[in-house]
Amino acid sequence: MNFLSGTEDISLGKLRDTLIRLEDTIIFALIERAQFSHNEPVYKAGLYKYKGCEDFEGSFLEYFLQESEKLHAKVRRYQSPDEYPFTERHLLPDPIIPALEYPQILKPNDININAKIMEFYVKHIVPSLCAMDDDQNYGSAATRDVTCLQALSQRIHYGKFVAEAKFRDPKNQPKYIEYIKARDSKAIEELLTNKKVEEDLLKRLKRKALIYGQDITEAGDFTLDANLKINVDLVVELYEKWVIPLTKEVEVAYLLERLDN
Ligand SMILES: O=C(O)C(=O)C[C@]1(C(=O)O)C=C[C@@H](O)C=C1
Repeated sequence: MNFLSGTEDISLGKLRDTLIRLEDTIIFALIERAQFSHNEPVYKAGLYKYKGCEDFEGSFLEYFLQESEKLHAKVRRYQSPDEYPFTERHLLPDPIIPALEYPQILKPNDININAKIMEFYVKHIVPSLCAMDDDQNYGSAATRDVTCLQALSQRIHYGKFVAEAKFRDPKNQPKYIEYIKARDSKAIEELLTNKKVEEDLLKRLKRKALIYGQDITEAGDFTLDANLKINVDLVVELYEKWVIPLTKEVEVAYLLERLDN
């Protein structure tokens, strides 16, 4: 979302449009990663000593992600209200260009569940998405991983904006306030859940993965079902098991803090 347009619209409809667009981003990022093997050493902690960074104890992916985020921080990526770094903020440099004035849409909060995103991505997504092999393309794999992780993180943390929009709806606000005061996470989650939206999303996602995963020839033929570039069921499972539940977790966490300041 362009937060600098001066006409920021955080209606639920607009936010859902952004979530739909991010489906494309995530599917294409996964297709890019799927062309390389699993490459297990990329995820093994302590395998390498990085020149100039000998104390770093994480995996090659974590090293690459941290160094990428340092560069991105310099161009003020993490000042944008919808961008959350995996690296602890105190390890990131200040921007080298002047700060921007963002509208204050969200209540101030420190919610960041990137550690969970990293865990399910490395443990469950990469091994199911890629051939369980080692093709030595560690740099290529890690660059694609960074793109996938950043897209997933942005999508999941968008839950904060969705929660804010839901809280602002005068129809439901009294209920939210009641449940927040009672610290009733379950009731908050039930109130913000929209099963129909979730079902429609999963159907759309499956169709998209099926279409985007095909080779499209200049003659206009589709190669339906033959050599799909991505496991369609895995994309659906990714959303069903992790993306939607974690978005809701962010929404609930944000709402629990909504009345604090
Ligand atoms: O669109 C919403 O209302 C959201 O809260 C987002 C989302 C999702 O993650 O896609 C999460 C919870 C709802 O049940 C439906 C969809």
